[in-house]
Parts: sequence; C-alpha cells; structure tokens
Amino acid sequence: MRIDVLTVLPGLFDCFLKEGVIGKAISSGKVEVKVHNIRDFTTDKHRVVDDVPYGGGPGMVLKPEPIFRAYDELTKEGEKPYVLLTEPWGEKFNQEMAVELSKKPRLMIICGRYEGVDERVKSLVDREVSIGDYVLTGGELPAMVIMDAVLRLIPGVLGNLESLRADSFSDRGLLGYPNYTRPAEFRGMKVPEVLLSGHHKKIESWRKEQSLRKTLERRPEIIENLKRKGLLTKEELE
Ligand SMILES: CN1CCCC[C@@H]1Cn1ccc2ccc(-c3n[nH]c(N)c3C#N)cc21
Repeated sequence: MRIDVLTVLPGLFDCFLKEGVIGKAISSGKVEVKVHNIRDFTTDKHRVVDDVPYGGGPGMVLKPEPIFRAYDELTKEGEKPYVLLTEPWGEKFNQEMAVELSKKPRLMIICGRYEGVDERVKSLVDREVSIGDYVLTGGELPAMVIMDAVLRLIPGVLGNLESLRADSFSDRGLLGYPNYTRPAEFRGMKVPEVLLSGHHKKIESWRKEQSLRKTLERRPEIIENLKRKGLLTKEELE
C-alpha cells in the first residue's frame, strides 16, 4: 500500500513514521508513506497556503490551488488514490472503515489546518473522516490515527505473534480481554487462575467471554450491530 499525506506541518509525522510497528513496516518496504508539504506546491515568493475566509469570520482557510497542484502532481502516474480528508464533522472512523481502507492499493490523506480547507478541495475527496466528537487543532493527528489503524492490518506488517492474536475480536470492534504478566500476585491482586493453567482452550474461551462481557457492558451497540450482521457465532451469543 502507498499513502500520500498532504499537510502544512510535515514535521509532525517524523516520529510516527520512524518508530514502532509503522516505522518497521516502512523501513522494510512493506508499505510506502510519503508526506508532502503543501507549501512546496505554491508558486509565489512567500509560499502562501492560506487566506482570509470570504464572508468574513475568524481565522484563515487553506487555499485550494496548492492542494490541487499537489494532487495533480502526485496522481500524474500510477493508480489513482482513494482520497480522505480529515474533518471534525466527517464520517466517524472505526475498525470497519480501517479494514475497508486497508484493502485499497493507494490512499491520499489531506490534512487541514486553521479553519479548514477551501470547500472546493472536497471535489477531490472520496471520504471525509473524523476520529471523534471533539475538536483538534488540525488534521494531522487524525491522519496518524487512521494510518496506524489501517497499516497494522496490511499482511506482514504485524509480527507473527501479533497477527496470531485473536484479531477477529478487534476486527469486529469487540473490546479487548484483560492482560496480565508476571508477577502472579502483586499487592494482593492475583492473576486469574485460568491464565496460569496452561490450558489453551480454556484460556481462549475465558478471553472471549471477557471480551464479549466487557463489550456488552460498555458498548452494547457493538454487540447489537454484530448480531444484526450475523457476525457473532452461536456460542458467542449464548
Ligand atoms: C479548530 N479549528 C476550527 C474549527 C474547525 C476545526 C479547526 C481545526 N482543524 C482544521 C483542520 C482540521 C481537521 C480535522 C480536525 C479534527 N478535529 N477533531 C477531529 N475528530 C478532527 C478530525 N478528523 C480539526 C481541524
């Protein structure tokens, strides 16, 4: 998969693209992520990317021209990307969308700043996406959240151990099971016996039950959604 990111703050992506699972996936060539500074697609001496909003109002708006120039330049060759725009009021990002996006061969993520992008930029966009009902200062952190959730799903990106984990849980949006490590008792708090039993079938079923129970308690709508889609097995429904 290739992802092109358009932003006026490319430096925000430096650590994200160097460290951890994502950093390894890029350095090993499993995925390609290119971050482009919108300013590099301006043509004036001052490399202006924003301007005051028509009709008045606070702040500045990202101009359409540099973004369109970047899009035209980056899509001259190769497969057309599926274009995302991060927006506070976009479609809510979730695991289902992450799975869908992970199947695209190429993505482009346009990150707004200030008051946002000129509305005409949206003519380039396939999906306006929000990572939650709160207002951030720009679209770069949402872009990193989306890339993290999507790239981890690309085959080969996660280590074997990780990929063997019951990802069918998180891929269905179920909440995770409790994790423990040594010591077996800490300040009077003991690790559940089943996890010390070495009985893999019992451990797996305990974890599944914990995940379903936690999801039912905290996010019952996820269970209802899975039921409606027939994505819960008979024993999971019991
Ligand atoms: C504050 N400032 C004036 C009010 C409108 C937003 C603006 C800041 N801003 C500019 C571009 C931009 C893109 C995404 C987001 C964003 N916020 N919350 C989310 N879940 C987001 C996503 N995804 C915020 C952005």
